[in-house]
Amino acid sequence: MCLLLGATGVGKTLLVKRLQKLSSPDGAGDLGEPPPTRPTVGTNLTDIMAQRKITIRELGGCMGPIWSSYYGNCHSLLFMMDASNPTQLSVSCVQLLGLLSAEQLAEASVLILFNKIDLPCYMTMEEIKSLIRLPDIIACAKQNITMAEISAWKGTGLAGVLRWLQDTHRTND
Ligand SMILES: Nc1nc2c(ncn2[C@@H]2O[C@H](COP(=O)(O)OP(=O)(O)OP(=O)(O)O)[C@@H](O)[C@H]2O)c(=O)[nH]1
Ligand SMILES: [Mg+2]
Repeated sequence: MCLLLGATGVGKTLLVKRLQKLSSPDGAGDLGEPPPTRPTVGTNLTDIMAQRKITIRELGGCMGPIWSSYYGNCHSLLFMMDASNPTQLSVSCVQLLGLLSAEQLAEASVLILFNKIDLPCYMTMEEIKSLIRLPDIIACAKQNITMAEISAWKGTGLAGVLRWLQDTHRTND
């Protein structure tokens, strides 16, 4: 099981829809127009066929206070931030710190996604890293942490996310 977490509106639902399309037999070509999404109230389970079946559980940002009840059985964690939204950065940072220090997630592989890099005023990965002191956070974390800049809207970087999921779930789910 892969958990997909992040503050409300960062783009989690759009990401899973895009990954599902990308991993489908006709997904190798054009991703097409981005499908509409609504705020996720509760949780949203999606199976991705990436060599093997990988189940992604998105938890809506509004579920933040009870995210921890879903930590059991989590093999990998996608944590998403909105790189175009500086006012949400501190919330995301606090969420990330909470996740990385959770005992049940100590063994999980973590991919931090900086989404919405198609928007004109997005913060680069280097800017975000220095703003929230990410290198220090990573140095103190037990998990294996990878980072990527993506646009769920345009499809930028999504093949890399799929590859990470495949590599991470090669032996386990
Ligand atoms: N420009 C741009 N918009 C995006 C991108 N990803 C998502 N969005 C838009 O951001 C809005 C919120 O996206 P959702 O996928 O519903 O966000 P979410 O993280 O699932 O939000 P919750 O379910 O409320 O936690 C939608 O209007 C998306 O179309 C992106 O990469 N670029
Ligand atoms: Mg959602």
